[in-house]
Amino acid sequence: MLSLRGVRKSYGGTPALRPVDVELAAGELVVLTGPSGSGKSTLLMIAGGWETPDGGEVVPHPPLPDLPVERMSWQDLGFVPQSISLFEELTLADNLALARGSAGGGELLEALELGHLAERRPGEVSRGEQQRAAVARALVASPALVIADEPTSHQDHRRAQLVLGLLRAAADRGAAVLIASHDPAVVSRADREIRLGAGAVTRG
Ligand SMILES: Nc1ncnc2c1ncn2[C@@H]1O[C@H](COP(=O)(O)OP(=O)(O)OP(=O)(O)O)[C@@H](O)[C@H]1O
Repeated sequence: MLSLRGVRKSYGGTPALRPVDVELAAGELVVLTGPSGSGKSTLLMIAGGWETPDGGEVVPHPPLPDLPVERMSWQDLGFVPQSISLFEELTLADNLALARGSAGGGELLEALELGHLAERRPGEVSRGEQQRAAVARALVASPALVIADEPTSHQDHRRAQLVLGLLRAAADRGAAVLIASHDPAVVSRADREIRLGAGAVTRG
């Protein structure tokens, strides 16, 4: 589903991501771990096609359309950004409808204990509720590839399990799911862990 071979990235000459290989198959949930600054978010942005690596190869199967992140197709790729990034002027239900291309997704909101908040806008719900809505949006169009950046970072233990249960179920239905996380609960539900080293490269 997704192959990254030797991808690396620097910003202003400072390495953000050291060369890394990631192979992600359909039906697999893989977690990226590593210290803060080790390049997890950078790798996810490269995997989603929003950042260009300085070297290495990225092969999504099937190829992702060449669209900026704000115009991405949620049918191809479900994305939970670290910044959450729901449309502020739309209700939670309408955020899902936009991703799905039609109304629906109520059962996902219910499963994430958001059913009673469906008609509220993101600014009218908590950060954790916004994050769960972003997870629902990523899954609502049943994409073949799901990329999630710390999707449990604003959740209590019980809600983290709800989020993980849905991401695990997406993988079990055949999606390829790539998650960056520090959360041991995520690692415990993953099929594999890929650990990134420290971001800085020792020279000399
Ligand atoms: N747009 C950018 N410009 C300059 N430096 C950047 C940029 N994006 C990331 N970096 C740097 O690249 C390194 C890797 O960042 P990244 O966000 O990928 O790490 P991370 O492992 O996701 O960290 P965290 O766990 O704290 O979210 C960091 O040192 C960061 O400061």
